[in-house]
Amino acid sequence: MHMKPRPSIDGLPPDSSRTPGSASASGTPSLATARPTAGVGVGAASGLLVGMASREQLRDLQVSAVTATYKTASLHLLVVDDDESIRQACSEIATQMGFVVVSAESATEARAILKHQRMDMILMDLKLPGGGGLPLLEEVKSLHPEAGVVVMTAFATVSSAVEAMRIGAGDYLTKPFSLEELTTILDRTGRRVVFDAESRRLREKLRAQKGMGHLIGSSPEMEKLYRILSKVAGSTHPVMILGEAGTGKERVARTIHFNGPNSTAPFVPVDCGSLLPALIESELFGHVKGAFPGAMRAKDGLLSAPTGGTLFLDEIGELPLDLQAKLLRALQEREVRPMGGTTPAPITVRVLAATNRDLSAMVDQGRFRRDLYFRLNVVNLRIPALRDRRQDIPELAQYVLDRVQRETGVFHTFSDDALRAMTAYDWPGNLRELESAIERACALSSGPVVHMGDLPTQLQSVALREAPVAAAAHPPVAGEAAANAFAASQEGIAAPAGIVSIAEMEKHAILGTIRQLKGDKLMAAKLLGIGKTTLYRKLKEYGITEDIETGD
Ligand SMILES: Nc1ncnc2c1ncn2[C@@H]1O[C@H](COP(=O)(O)OP(=O)(O)OP(=O)(O)O)[C@@H](O)[C@H]1O
Repeated sequence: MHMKPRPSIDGLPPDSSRTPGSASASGTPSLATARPTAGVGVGAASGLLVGMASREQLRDLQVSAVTATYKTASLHLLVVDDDESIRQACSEIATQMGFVVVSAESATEARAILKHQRMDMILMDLKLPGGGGLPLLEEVKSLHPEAGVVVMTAFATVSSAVEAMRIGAGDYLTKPFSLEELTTILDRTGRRVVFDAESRRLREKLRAQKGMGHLIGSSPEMEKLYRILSKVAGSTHPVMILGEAGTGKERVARTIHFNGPNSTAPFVPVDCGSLLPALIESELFGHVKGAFPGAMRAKDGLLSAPTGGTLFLDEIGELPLDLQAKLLRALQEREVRPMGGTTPAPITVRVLAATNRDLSAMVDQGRFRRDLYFRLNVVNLRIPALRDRRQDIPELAQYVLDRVQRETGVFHTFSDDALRAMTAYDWPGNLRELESAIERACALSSGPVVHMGDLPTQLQSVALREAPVAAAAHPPVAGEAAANAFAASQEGIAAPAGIVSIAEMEKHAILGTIRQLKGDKLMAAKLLGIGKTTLYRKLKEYGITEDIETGD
């Protein structure tokens, strides 16, 4: 076993005795000056340089405040250092923080452990026997990309720390480091690992919820949305959901709700655009008995519903300015005043809002309150239009088809041309338009296969216009390709794959005959049953040159 000489981690000779509190040679804060990190309950020995603290001092540490997160999460930490004193000190401190610690004294030993045990975090020296730290780090990052890695490095080798960060280390500690630095970095890395794991879990859950009324689509645009969604779902902050009509704003709001802390409480959508202002006010804020004619009894507002949950304010841009002011006040004060009443009630729900309007333009025009805009816009999610994520269309279309089948009991499938038409179309009405086009096509189709002809006419004409794109995905045989291209140039439109125009057939007949007759056009005209002038006119029309005429 290779062992480095006894530590000089703080710049002092290996066995020099050090009293707690003395400053390190490299300027690391002394015990007297080091302050415990906020939120990290490091006790009296917080300024000790790691590797120099006695076992008793380590035992005395009160690092319990940082442990809560890890105790429940039971994060596994691998400490790799060939310097025994550092390895032991780091292991003991991390154990006190609540990590489940395993240690290794070489890269070889670390590799053997990593083969059999999953590690959430690795604290490793970069100078290691058994192949060095950087190759080990590379292996760790390719095998366990989610592991949080902190590298330890001597001051003289900071450049390798930079390289380590490039490879994927999340943080580094320059030796000598204090206890406080170690606990802070372990704490930060641990939190990050727990947060990333939770956000990964939610993302997976969102993906796995396919077909259960949740979100369909795996385009990069949707993946980006899922990443943000998984982060916002866990909190209770307001979220502003932006997107064109029919892109799925309400569905996204429901997904946030059902993956958030209030998922068992109700999700209540309110369409601010379709209710009368007085009605919205009483719905949102509630009223006392007699607040207006017909208010026979007091009613809780949705913002202060005793059940809690999520209130989804759809079309928030339509909210009248006076109600915008009232909503802002309520959100700021976290309490609402019911209509006709003076006693405030606390807000109990999470507020999500959505709009397909350009709210920031409305703010500039004075039609939406800037302060409310900022309050609701803590996080904003922009849902891409369907035309900006065309690769999701086949999956979404199939999803709708499956739903129709569940509802009607009739099996349907799409023909290739119908799928191509749907993918080529721009869908100004987004998913809602897609749903109704497919429902209609299923109703119209005469058999189990939904053809392009069953789709709304606007889709069919776009499909014809876009045929070269579609044909490229399903190329016709060589002769057809030429024929289609020719027809396109003649008519200004492209023929769909597999269809050969009459003009193209005629051109083929003329060309073939002239070639067989080695360029004898007179004979060719005779055999084709047309006059010589007609033949010349057609040759000109089709742009057939002398070369082609005798070209073989
Ligand atoms: N990612 C998705 N996966 C599957 N279905 C979806 C998805 N997004 C939306 N839908 C469906 O598309 C339709 C329109 O969605 P939704 O009502 O959420 O859109 P919206 O943006 O809120 O519309 P509007 O602006 O008109 O209020 C709904 O039937 C919804 O279930």
